[in-house]
Amino acid sequence: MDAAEENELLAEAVTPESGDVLNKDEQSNNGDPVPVDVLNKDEQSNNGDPVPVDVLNKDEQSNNGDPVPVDILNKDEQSNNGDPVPVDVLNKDEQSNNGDPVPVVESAGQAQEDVHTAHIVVFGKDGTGKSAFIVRFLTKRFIHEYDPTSEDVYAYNSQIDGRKICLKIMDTAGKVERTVHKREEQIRWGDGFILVLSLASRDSLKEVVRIKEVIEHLNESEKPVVLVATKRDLVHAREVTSAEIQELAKRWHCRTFETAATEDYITVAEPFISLFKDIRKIKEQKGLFPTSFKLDKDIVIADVHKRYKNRLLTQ
Ligand SMILES: Nc1nc2c(ncn2[C@@H]2O[C@H](COP(=O)(O)OP(=O)(O)OP(=O)(O)O)[C@@H](O)[C@H]2O)c(=O)[nH]1
Repeated sequence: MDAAEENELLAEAVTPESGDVLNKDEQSNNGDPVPVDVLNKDEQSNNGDPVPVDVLNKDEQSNNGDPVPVDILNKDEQSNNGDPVPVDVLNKDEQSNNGDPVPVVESAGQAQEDVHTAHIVVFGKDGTGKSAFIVRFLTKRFIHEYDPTSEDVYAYNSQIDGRKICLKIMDTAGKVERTVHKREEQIRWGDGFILVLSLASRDSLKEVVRIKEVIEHLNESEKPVVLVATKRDLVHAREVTSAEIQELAKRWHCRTFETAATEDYITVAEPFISLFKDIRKIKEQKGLFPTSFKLDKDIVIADVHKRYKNRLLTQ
């Protein structure tokens, strides 16, 4: 892609479009779904109406110059009084014939057909920045999170390449509850893994090696992995070199990304999308896509805004 095309893409990226979303719980009189903004039942406006959530993507470029098919734009930020406001995520690749974005179906708690569902588990030593990385992806905002995670599963609904997707993202404990049995359960649950290390911690590099060994020991190496190195911004505290990370990636035949949840959104989103595509390839080969899904007790984006209400920092 040349510089002119790149500029054009970036110009498009700052003018997100709005999109309608179908909610199956909202039915017209003739039984068809009513095209409204995605309704998130957990988010209620003051008058009790559901708060709309739009989801769109745009194109971007990855570090190696390849187009990144998805980017997630969150047009809305926090309202002046600090309350969460609707989240918009646009998919520019998905256009209806008249140019409008294609609706995304989101229906909490109900079985849903024709959705590509993928379970992504995020592993890494405590304090590497897993929660900050995940919340950055979901909300485009950085959190200063000091509370250790036990285990959370987030649901992220969007569209990629013309298909509805639901990513279920598990944030694991770096330290607490890290029993062998727990880790095995998490590995079995996952369709693919994001192994997170901190560029400012050699120990975190050793930890991802250990986790990869457990994955292999459980004969789950067929499941794709991406290696993510966080805290790129802490240049003076750096303890791991890019060459070491590349070496691991070569050994594991996986992609690697260096990022900082404090400063960058694109390099945070890339690993999720890249991993999803690897998972999709494998599942399609096995005839496992599309799938139905349930949100169960997953945390949806609106819940993330609620939970981190006072800790979501504006970029
Ligand atoms: N400078 C910098 N700090 C970060 C970055 N990502 C996370 N942090 C900080 O690192 C600390 C740990 O982040 P968490 O997201 O809680 O780490 P975690 O891996 O989820 O930790 P556990 O839940 O204990 O496993 C927090 O103080 C974050 O603010 C980053 O990219 N740059």
